[in-house]
Amino acid sequence: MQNLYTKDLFVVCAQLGSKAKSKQSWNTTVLTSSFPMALQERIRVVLLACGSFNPITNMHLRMFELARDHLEDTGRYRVVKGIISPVGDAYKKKGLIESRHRIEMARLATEASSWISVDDWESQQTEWVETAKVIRHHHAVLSAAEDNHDKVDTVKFTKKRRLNKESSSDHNTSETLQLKLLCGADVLESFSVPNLWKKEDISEIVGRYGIVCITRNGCDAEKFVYQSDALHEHRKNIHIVREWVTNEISATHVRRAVRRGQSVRYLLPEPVVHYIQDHHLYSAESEQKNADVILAPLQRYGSTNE
Ligand SMILES: Nc1ncnc2c1ncn2[C@@H]1O[C@H](COP(=O)(O)OP(=O)(O)OP(=O)(O)O)[C@@H](O)[C@H]1O
Ligand SMILES: NC(=O)c1ccc[n+]([C@@H]2O[C@H](COP(=O)(O)O)[C@@H](O)[C@H]2O)c1
Ligand SMILES: [Zn+2]
Repeated sequence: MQNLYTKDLFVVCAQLGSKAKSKQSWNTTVLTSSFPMALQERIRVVLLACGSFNPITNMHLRMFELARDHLEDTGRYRVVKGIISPVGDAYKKKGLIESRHRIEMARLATEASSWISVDDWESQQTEWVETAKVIRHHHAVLSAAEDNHDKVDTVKFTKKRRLNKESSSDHNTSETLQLKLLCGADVLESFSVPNLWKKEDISEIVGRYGIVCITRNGCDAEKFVYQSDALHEHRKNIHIVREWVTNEISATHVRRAVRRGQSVRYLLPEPVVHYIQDHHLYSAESEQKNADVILAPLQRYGSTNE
């Protein structure tokens, strides 16, 4: 309801703006003060999805499209880029095949997208990297790119950005480019698993950057946010996207079907189906990989409550 209202306001506002220009009969004070800042400049957003992508499925790609529609419907954001960051092999999840294959499949899957790409920085690290660190890395890369752009920017634009930065102390609202973590509701719910996430990492992710969470059958993301003090505090930074056309494709299901010799066509992008066949991926043997190893975050933070 609120989204529609904001969107309607946006349309009406644009119409009013053009009438005002042509007829000179509108009160410009009303036009500039009563309509959202978003009209002048929407906040640009980059979405970052971290996960195993073992293998990448159509639902992983749908997540990006759903999140972009949702954010842009608010009238406040413009989603400019999507990044897929497959986890490194040191994550030690059961059945996790080598990252070079997962990266290659993700690359094939995103070839047709004009805005989603794959980044292998995380998977190239020798140790498993906390998600907060991965976000920090991408934030630094994006900020450096923005700064370079500033140099070639017009003076007017640079000044405006500087003013924006100076006029607010809140990290998120002062930035015209934001990086947000994109995930499914199961990842959000995993925040409460003992020894899996550090409290300060969760606060940093939701407080400093923000999350876009796609609902998944069996997970009640809204209730989870309501019940967690840490998440509730930053609820404005948590965008829950309801997937009405529920789609329970999971990589686990895909791996199971492949090792049983069943078809996985139309669950994955066609080039990914061929890649799996050509490289004989996902056997009973590969599913046993890391079976007797503790997941990296549990190892790092202690496995007493496992
Ligand atoms: N069907 C889905 N609906 C919503 N989110 C999804 C769905 N499938 C995957 N995701 C999200 O995609 C991201 C990457 O997930 P991941 O690589 O674990 O895929 P998965 O299908 O859950 O795999 P697995 O079955 O191996 O756990 C996570 O944030 C996860 O929540
Ligand atoms: N403490 C942390 O930062 C933490 C803990 C567990 C999982 N994760 C990340 O969440 C993602 C989960 O992926 P899976 O759902 O495939 O296990 C991975 O990218 C993993 O690195 C991060
Ligand atoms: Zn998963």
